[in-house]
Amino acid sequence: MANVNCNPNSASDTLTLDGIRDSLIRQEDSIVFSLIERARFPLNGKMYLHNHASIPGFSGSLVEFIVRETEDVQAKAGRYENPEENPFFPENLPRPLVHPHKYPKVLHPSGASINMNKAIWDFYFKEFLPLLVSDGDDGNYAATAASDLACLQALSRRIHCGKYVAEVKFRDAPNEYEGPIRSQERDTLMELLTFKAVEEQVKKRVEKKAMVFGQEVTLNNTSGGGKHKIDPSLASLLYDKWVMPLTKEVEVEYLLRRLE
Ligand SMILES: O=C(O)C(=O)C[C@]1(C(=O)O)C=C[C@@H](O)C=C1
Repeated sequence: MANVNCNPNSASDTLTLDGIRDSLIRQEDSIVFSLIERARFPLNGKMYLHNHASIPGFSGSLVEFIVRETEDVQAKAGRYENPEENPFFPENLPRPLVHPHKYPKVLHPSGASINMNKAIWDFYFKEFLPLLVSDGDDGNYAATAASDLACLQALSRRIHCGKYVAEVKFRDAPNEYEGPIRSQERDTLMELLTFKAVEEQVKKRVEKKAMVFGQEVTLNNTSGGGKHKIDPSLASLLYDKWVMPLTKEVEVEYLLRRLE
């Protein structure tokens, strides 16, 4: 079974580019399924309006309230001790109340502070969500926000795996990377870590997954008439315009700090 995680499960596991790519492929399933779940609901736009919900003692949108409260409880349960997990609202999160799991340490310590979640939050709500869902309001705000958070967490996890991709690329070819890291050449690093052919495969595969996972399944031979729960081309657009560019930005940021 392909490893779902980018961080190795044990200290004796070696980090390989193929292993991390397997994890990214498995994570495509989680992302596509989370989009299908979110698309069950209409936009429910009031949830995203500042102070529309008038929650006593809280200033912000209902979705922000739900994400902050959920992250608070998940932090207490140790979610953010995992180096693959990054909170959307890292300020003032509580310490874990549970005995921490010891995750093998493979990343350079300077990479820990890289957090792209502000950019992920912005593109998801402002640009992508309106393309994914229908207009309208069915009042199911809490369930809708929970499914937004599932999408955000799946996207964030995948994009921040760029730290592992960068680490393994550096370990595989330190001589190639050291020069541009020392002279802090972003563009050269971006060129070195880009594999256009791999990106084309990723886009094709996620579109196919959205088609397969989102089809109607019936017990007789009549198919769902070619209807899909989400437009498959949106999965490819999501990866092309946001997921892969942000993953690469994480990789560049990580490499720039790799020799600190
Ligand atoms: O597989 C890699 O080498 C990656 O760096 C990951 C990834 C991606 O985001 O899927 C990003 C950059 C490459 O151009 C290809 C793919």
